[in-house]
Amino acid sequence: MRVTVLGAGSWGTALGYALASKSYAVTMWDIDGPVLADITERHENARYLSGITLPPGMTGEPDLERALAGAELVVLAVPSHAMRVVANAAAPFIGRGALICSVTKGIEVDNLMTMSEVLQDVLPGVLHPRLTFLSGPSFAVEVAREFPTAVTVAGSDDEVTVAVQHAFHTPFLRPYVTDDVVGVEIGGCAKNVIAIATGAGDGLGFDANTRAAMITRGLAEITRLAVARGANPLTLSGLSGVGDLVLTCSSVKSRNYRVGFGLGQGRSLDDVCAELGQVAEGVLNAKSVKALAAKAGVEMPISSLVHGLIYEDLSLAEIFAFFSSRPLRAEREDPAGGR
Ligand SMILES: NC(=O)C1=CN([C@@H]2O[C@H](COP(=O)(O)OP(=O)(O)OC[C@H]3O[C@@H](n4cnc5c(N)ncnc54)[C@H](O)[C@@H]3O)[C@@H](O)[C@H]2O)C=CC1
Ligand SMILES: O=C(CO)COP(=O)(O)O
Repeated sequence: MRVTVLGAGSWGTALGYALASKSYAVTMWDIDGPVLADITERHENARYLSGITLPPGMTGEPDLERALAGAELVVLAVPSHAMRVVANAAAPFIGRGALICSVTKGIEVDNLMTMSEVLQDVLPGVLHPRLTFLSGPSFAVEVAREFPTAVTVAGSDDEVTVAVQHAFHTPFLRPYVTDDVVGVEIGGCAKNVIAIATGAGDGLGFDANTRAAMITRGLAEITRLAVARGANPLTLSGLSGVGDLVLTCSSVKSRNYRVGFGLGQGRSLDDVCAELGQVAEGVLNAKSVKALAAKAGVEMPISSLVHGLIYEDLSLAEIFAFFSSRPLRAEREDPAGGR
C-alpha cells in the first residue's frame, strides 16, 4: 500500500513508523523542511521522535502534489488549527479511491467544527464516504517503540472503516472499529482539557484522590457533551473516552498534562508552552469545548474552569474551590435537565 502522511510531528511520524513497519511505502509531508530531510536522509525525526530509527520505507517530500501522487491511504496528522488549510491545499491531489484518515484530536476554535465537519467542508463530496477518524489512548513515542496499543477507527461506511482498520493493524497496534464518529471525536478532543485540569492539580501538590475525581467527573461532563451531539454514551466508556482520558490525565508523557502541571506550579502559559515545543490541543480547545458546551446547553464545570485558568485569569484556588462551592447532587443526577 502507498501511504501519505500529512504532518510529520510526533503522531504523524509514529503512525508512519507503524505503517512502514509493514513494508508500506510511506511518504511524509510537512511545512517543516528540515524534519522531512531528517526522515529521508537519516531515517530519524530528531525534532519530534528522537532516538527512534525509522523504517527504510519512510521518506519525506516537501511538495504536496508529489507527496500525494498515487496515495491509497492519506493520513491527516496536523494540529486541529492547521487542518482546514492543509486539507484545502491537499484536496485537488487526493485520488478519488483513496482512503482518508484524520488522526487529529481537536475542534476548530473559530467556527466550532470537529475535524469531520471541517473535512466535509473542504474536501469534494466524492471523498466524504472515504473519511475515517483514528483516536484512542496512544502516546506517539510508545507506538514508535512498538508497545502494545489499542485505538479506535470511526467511520460511516463499514467497508472503508474496516479497510483502514486493517491498514493500521500491526503486531503492536490493534485498531477497533465503530460508526460513532461524533463520540470518538468529542472524546478525543475534550479529554485534553480535562488533562490540563488534572495536571494543574498535581502541579499544586494534590495527588491520587484529586486525579481520580477529575478523571471521573471529567468523563461525566465529556459524556454529556457527546450525547447532546448525538453520540452513543457507550463510546465514552471505550478507548476514545475513558481509555484516552485515563492515559492523558495520568502520565507526564502527555503534553496537555504537562501544561496543566506547569500552570499548577504557578508558571506562565507562554513559558510552559515554549518549553514543550509541541502542540497541546487542550490549550486552544478549552475555548472550543466551552463554547460547544454553551451551544449544546450542557454544563462542563471542569472544562469551563480550565478556560478560566488560561483565558480569564482565574486563580488556581478558584479552580479547585469548585469542589466545595458547586451545589451538592446525586452522582448520576443530570445537571443539564436531560442532557
Ligand atoms: N503526539 C501524540 O502522542 C498524539 C497526538 N495526537 C494528535 O495528533 C495531532 C498532531 O499532533 P502531534 O503530531 O503530536 O503534534 P506535534 O506538535 O508533535 O507536531 C505538529 C506537526 O504539525 C506540523 N504543522 C503545524 N502547522 C502546520 C501547517 N499549517 N501545515 C503543515 N504542517 C503543520 C508541524 O510542523 C509539526 O510537524 C494533534 O491533534 C494531537 O492531539 C493524537 C494521538 C497521539
Ligand atoms: O492524545 C494523546 C494520547 O492519546 C496525546 O496526548 P497529549 O497531546 O496530551 O500528549
